[in-house]
Amino acid sequence: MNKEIYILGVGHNTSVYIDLAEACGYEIKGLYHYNGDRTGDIEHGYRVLGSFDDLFSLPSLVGMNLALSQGDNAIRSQLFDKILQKGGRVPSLIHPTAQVSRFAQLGNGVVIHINTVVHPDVIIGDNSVLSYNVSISHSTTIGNHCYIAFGAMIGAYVTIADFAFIGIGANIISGKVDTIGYNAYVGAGALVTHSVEKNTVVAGAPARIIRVKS
Ligand SMILES: CC(=O)SCCNC(=O)CCNC(=O)[C@H](O)C(C)(C)COP(=O)(O)OP(=O)(O)OC[C@H]1O[C@@H](n2cnc3c(N)ncnc32)[C@H](O)[C@@H]1OP(=O)(O)O
Repeated sequence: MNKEIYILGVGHNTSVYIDLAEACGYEIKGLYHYNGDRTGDIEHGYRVLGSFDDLFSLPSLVGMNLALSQGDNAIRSQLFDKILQKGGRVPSLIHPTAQVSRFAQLGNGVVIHINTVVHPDVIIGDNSVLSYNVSISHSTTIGNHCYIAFGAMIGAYVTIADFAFIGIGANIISGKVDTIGYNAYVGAGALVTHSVEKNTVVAGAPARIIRVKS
């Protein structure tokens, strides 16, 4: 199996992905930045090879592993699709300290950081990120292109729809919450006791609607 990888995104999160890729046994061949400003720079020991345009101008990405270190869910989804269209691969990166049940089902390009726990019968869609110290209880489903920030705790039998964002330390209660809707946004520290509609931002304990995205 090819264990060489390139990391997309040069910024505050890059070192986290360097750590993660190294911990997963990958040899990092270089970085790409969203524009050409950083080309040639050395970031945490790795060279910035060019811009995203440079990368996507290559005739093909066949045989290349690429990791997405930055961007919100929408940007990560666009990059993910472009990589696949050009024949590249976004491998799942699961930190060795994460505890992922053998009964969990993971899509492509799933990222699971340090000390996160994924219980049995959890389903995680493509290109979703679970930050560190996240807990996902059994039988919960997480869609595609979601982001679960560090310290969040998601109860059992919850469905988190595509593009949802769960903030730092949010707590989603089993038995009270069925669904976190498409592109919904749960604020840091929220205690979520009801399902959240699509495109809706909630925060607080108990969580209340702050606004609906246009
Ligand atoms: C590796 C990483 O760092 S991953 C990064 C993860 N990031 C996060 O978890 C951040 C999540 N984002 C938040 O919690 C944000 O504060 C949001 C989305 C809930 C709200 O952001 P905004 O829409 O910009 O709202 P804004 O900051 O203007 O606040 C609006 C009101 O809600 C309150 N509020 C904002 N966030 C929260 C929160 N998390 N919990 C409770 N109340 C909140 C504010 O105090 C303010 O109240 P006021 O009108 O009485 O003063």
